[in-house]
Amino acid sequence: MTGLAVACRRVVHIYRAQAGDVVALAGVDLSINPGEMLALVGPSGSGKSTLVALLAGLMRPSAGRVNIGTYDMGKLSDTEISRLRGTEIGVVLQGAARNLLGYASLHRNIWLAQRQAARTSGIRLDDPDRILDLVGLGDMGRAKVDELAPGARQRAALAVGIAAGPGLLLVDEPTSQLDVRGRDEVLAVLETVNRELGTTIVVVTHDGEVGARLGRAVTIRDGRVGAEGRDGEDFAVVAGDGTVQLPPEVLGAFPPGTLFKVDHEDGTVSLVAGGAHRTLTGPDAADPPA
Ligand SMILES: Nc1ncnc2c1ncn2[C@@H]1O[C@H](COP(=O)(O)OP(=O)(O)OP(=O)(O)O)[C@@H](O)[C@H]1O
Repeated sequence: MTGLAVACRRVVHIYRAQAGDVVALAGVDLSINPGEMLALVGPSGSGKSTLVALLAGLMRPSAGRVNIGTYDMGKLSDTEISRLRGTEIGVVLQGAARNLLGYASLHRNIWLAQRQAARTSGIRLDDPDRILDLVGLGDMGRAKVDELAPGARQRAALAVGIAAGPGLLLVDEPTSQLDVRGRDEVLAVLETVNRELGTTIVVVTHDGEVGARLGRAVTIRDGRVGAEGRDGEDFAVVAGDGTVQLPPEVLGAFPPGTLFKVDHEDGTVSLVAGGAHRTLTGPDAADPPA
């Protein structure tokens, strides 16, 4: 399976709670190319996990559209969505243990994760030992999950996430409980999986280093896509309704209520506030290099 594209168009998600409705996503527009790696970053409560849950089909958007490959996630039945999660979409939840049977061997965990795909015609599954090789646990197939160190356990969770050969892998906070070495090993695994299998990978993270290493880091702020970093450069993003959120360091430099003059010349848009002048986008900014 090659990488799946992701397209979110004006995605809104509202939680109906007793204390009142919570607008977790307020119009997210986001496109991810097949085979791309991307980090979702942003403050606590900004909507990252909600967005990933919608991509995984664990919830449906209140409004807007979520497309994964050719699938419109809002229109699929529960059965179709659960088939997708066992085959084309891999999900690794936060906390390795939630993805694994602790008392069972790695081979058994991978077998369980492949079970649904094995029943689906047309899917050729990788050998469990090849999957374990990819996550750096090649000779550990017989080991029980409970015997593994935290870093190895997280990589085992990734092995389970890719066991069915998904085109999209969604990973929630894979490095939050690891030391620097464990984090680097997890990042190396994500890079290997992306390179060898072509899997599209979306990682929710609080760790700026993870965002920087993945090349593309999309900031979610107040339920919207805010700034985006690509290869060390910051970009502002125009949302479907025309709103633009500024990169954090620009926001920090200008207090709320600052008036910007918009200069638009030869395809270059500049925002000018007082004496400060900052060019935010250039002629090809709508599609900056991946
Ligand atoms: N089940 C729920 N019921 C009501 N409100 C919820 C529910 N889940 C999340 N929220 C609210 O939705 C908003 C977005 O939450 P979400 O968990 O998506 O953010 P997040 O960026 O992933 O945060 P964190 O980094 O802390 O996990 C928050 O205001 C949160 O309190």
